[in-house]
Amino acid sequence: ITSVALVCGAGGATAQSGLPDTGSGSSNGSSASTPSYPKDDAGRSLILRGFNTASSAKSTPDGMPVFTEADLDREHAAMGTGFVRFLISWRSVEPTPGQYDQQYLDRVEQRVGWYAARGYKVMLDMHQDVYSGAITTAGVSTSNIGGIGNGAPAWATYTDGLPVPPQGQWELYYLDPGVIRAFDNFWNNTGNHPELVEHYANAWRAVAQRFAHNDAVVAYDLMNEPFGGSKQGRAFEAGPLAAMYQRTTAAIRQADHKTWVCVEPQSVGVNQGAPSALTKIDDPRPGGPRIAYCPHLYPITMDLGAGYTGIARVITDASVETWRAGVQYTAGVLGGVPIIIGEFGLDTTLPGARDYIDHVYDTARKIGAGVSYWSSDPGTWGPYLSNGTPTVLVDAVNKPYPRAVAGTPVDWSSTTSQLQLTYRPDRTVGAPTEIYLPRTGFPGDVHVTGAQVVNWDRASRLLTVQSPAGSGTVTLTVTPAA
Ligand SMILES: CN(C)c1ccc(C(=O)NC[C@H]2N[C@H](CO)[C@@H](O)[C@@H]2O)cc1
Repeated sequence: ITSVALVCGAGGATAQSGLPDTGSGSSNGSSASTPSYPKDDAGRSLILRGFNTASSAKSTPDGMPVFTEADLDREHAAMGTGFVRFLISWRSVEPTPGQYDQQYLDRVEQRVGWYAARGYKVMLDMHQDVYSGAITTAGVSTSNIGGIGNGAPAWATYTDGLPVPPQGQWELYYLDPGVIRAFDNFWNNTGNHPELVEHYANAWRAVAQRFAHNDAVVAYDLMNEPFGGSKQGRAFEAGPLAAMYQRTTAAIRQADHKTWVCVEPQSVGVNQGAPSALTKIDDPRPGGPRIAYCPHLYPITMDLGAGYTGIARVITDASVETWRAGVQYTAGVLGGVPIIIGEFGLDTTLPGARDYIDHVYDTARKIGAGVSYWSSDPGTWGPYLSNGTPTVLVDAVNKPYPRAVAGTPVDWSSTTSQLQLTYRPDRTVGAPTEIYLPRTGFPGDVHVTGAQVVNWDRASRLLTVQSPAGSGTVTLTVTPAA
């Protein structure tokens, strides 16, 4: 290991900012030219890279994903992830009104422990799709699982007897009258169920009471892909959605002042690049807000299976650029908050899939966003097929990246065998900056300029470095030792 400390004085070399102006002025310390980041308990800026784990949790009786500790070891060894968007469900948290299932939360806490033992950070995602697993084409079941959707418990599912005709594609169930009514009752668009959002907020408070002091849990994603029923766009996002977020944030803060509260826009249109009308959510926590913006990215061209080549690639790139601008705008509206891309994904066998994946991760890097890929489930969308064969995703994800920075990242970039990071050190942070380096590009010792090496753990692939004394920005570069 060799390291040469290059001290940048106050007027030291100005780091080129590879990040576009987010236009996000903010109340929480991020400047217009650099994004803000979630922090770990040591105060380090977190650059989150991981998977959604897992879709299988939507329908299991115990609410757990079909995912073992050995699966996590395989993921960690192969890709160096350090983050998970872990799916939980309202039907599991509150199976009967006002009764919270502590055995379910025990199971969640056990899985969180798997991740914590490997240095991961966890976002808990209160997942729903098409509202509830109690919705069937024959009416509302007493069972919380096995129906069309997932998420809400049967007791909170009111279709008011409206029809739910069979659909050839699951997405089209959102347009069925019974499904729209179930959402309209949840949001109290009907005026008949003001109690449901109250229950939802209190269910989140029960989760927060369990994880308020768990250092691995850094974020709560309040609702997956919200759908407004008969209210769409601004009428929904600036109305009942923002109101639920505000109510739920207040309930969480009664139990937990630490964890970031993540808010998503409506999925319809915004997943594909349309602007969101979400309005600012106030966070009463002492010490300043900890709100994050957690959009999903699914360009229509990719969903239509066009692949990422030719004109489809050109259209997709335009969609991603429009999506990026809209995401940075809304993050600014929310107060210059951190961005975590809660989902993006595709069929990895499509032509150009690897290039698309690289493009999304590069876009996330430029805007300082965390990423959780959809999803870790076996199959052509995920990192492994059902028989364990790796897809192109494994190599695409397994890249050098800074995981935790003792200051504010200004710019970073990496290739297979080099990582460069420019950041403004925060001298109040006692923990070192942590960088993941895959074996492929770094088979042996490393050479570091711009910082002092604290440790290079070739088993965990983690390099920790201390920034040199002095003020201003620091640029460090890591390459394999000659
Ligand atoms: C009509 N509506 C409201 C709709 C349609 C399609 C999606 C979707 O594909 N979402 C992308 C992925 N996200 C979920 C899990 O959160 C996955 O099942 C989808 O593939 C969402 C909403």
